[in-house]
Amino acid sequence: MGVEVVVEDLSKSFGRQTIWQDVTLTLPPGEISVLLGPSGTGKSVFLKSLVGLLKPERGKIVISGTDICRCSEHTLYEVRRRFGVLFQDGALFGSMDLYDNIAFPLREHTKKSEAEIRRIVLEKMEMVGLLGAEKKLPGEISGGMRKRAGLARALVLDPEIILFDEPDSGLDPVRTAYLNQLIVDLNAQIDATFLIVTHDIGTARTVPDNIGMLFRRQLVMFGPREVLLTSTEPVVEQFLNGRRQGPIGMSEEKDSAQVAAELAEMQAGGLQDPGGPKGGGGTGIVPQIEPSPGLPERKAVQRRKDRVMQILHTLPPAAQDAIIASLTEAERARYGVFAGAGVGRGQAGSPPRPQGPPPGRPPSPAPRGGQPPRPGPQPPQPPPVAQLPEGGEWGSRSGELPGQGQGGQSQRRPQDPGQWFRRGGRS
Ligand SMILES: Nc1ncnc2c1ncn2[C@@H]1O[C@H](COP(=O)(O)OP(=O)(O)OP(=O)(O)O)[C@@H](O)[C@H]1O
Repeated sequence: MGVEVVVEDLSKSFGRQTIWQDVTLTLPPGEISVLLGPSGTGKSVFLKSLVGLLKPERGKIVISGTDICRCSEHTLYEVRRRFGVLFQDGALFGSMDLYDNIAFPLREHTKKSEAEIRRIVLEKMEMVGLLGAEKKLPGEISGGMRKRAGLARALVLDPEIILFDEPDSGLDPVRTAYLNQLIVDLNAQIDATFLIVTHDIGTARTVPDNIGMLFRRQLVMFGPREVLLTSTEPVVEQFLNGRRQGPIGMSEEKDSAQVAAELAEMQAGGLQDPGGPKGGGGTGIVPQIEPSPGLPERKAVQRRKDRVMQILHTLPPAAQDAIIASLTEAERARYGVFAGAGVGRGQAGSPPRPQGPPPGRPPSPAPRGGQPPRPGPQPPQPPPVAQLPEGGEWGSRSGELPGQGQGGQSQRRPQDPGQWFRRGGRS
């Protein structure tokens, strides 16, 4: 299973140019997260920092207890082997055929026999739909196939974390849709932690469990997809709708008077933006892509439900509503949120508010940098121990997440659940 990646107060500059500062977030194990942001906001720099190719000046990146900003070169090398990275162009060697390209990390980093290498290479090529293309050179295949080959190569060392740098760049919408399905299918099969940097709004709306956004050297938000997809934060709304009106300008930012005037005019219905974002925009919840028929369910889905229900009370109302509405009746009962039991906002059809915690159970802490808890009914708590899938209660001595008990690798959960939802920065 994938590992958790904990980023704390991370800051990166080049000389006097601050790229971003005080970035704090946690990539939950096995979940798919997307990082958005206007061009030049440092998304690629963030990916390179995660994999230890760039050294941030301040802060921590903790993976299985190791802070890779402070560890030895040898330890960093070991941690890096746990990553797979899909670079924008696949980063293939032009003179090698696809088979040799994909076999390269195995030949470089392991002592496996050629027979074993062959078995692994063909297995990964089959996973990405490239079986039969072993002898092709990168220059002889389409951009989509090159990305698939790059992905197969990223998979050969069985990574626990996979970073995707704009996997959809240069692809047409149909190829992008296939690649997005492939990403979800791979996650279902290997349960690794995925982080995708993209500009494609369709990808951002349909693939991830979590979305983050960088803007003006800050992480504006990071949290469950429902938070950003229902957000009224101007910069998030503008980006997800691909509009010209809003805080994001041609050269990154606009002056605040212009932003205010545009937003006022838009609210009055005066401004039209005939263009549309790549990948189709719009806010609101759209269904997440599910694994293809015949594949296992994504294990992260249940873990995420348990996790998100624990922080539900820290999320904005619209996100709470969307999350509760996505639960089945049985799940609502399990998590202690019942139809008609909450106060709601008095609107017909509005989803129920969560009920209070079971007696004796204190509410979870509010997130650092997050919104204050909503007044009124108390948040739901994780299911009683007897109902947890396995692995014990939150905060138990084992420190494991529900569902990660026996068999799986033990993962520390973040000490601060608020790192799973951050709202900060300026917009
Ligand atoms: N090695 C480096 N040395 C100096 N500056 C760098 C270096 N790498 C990146 N930068 C600068 O960091 C800033 C952020 O770059 P980055 O490529 O991470 O942005 P991005 O958000 O990924 O952009 P895009 O969406 O266009 O790919 C840019 O101003 C870039 O010039």
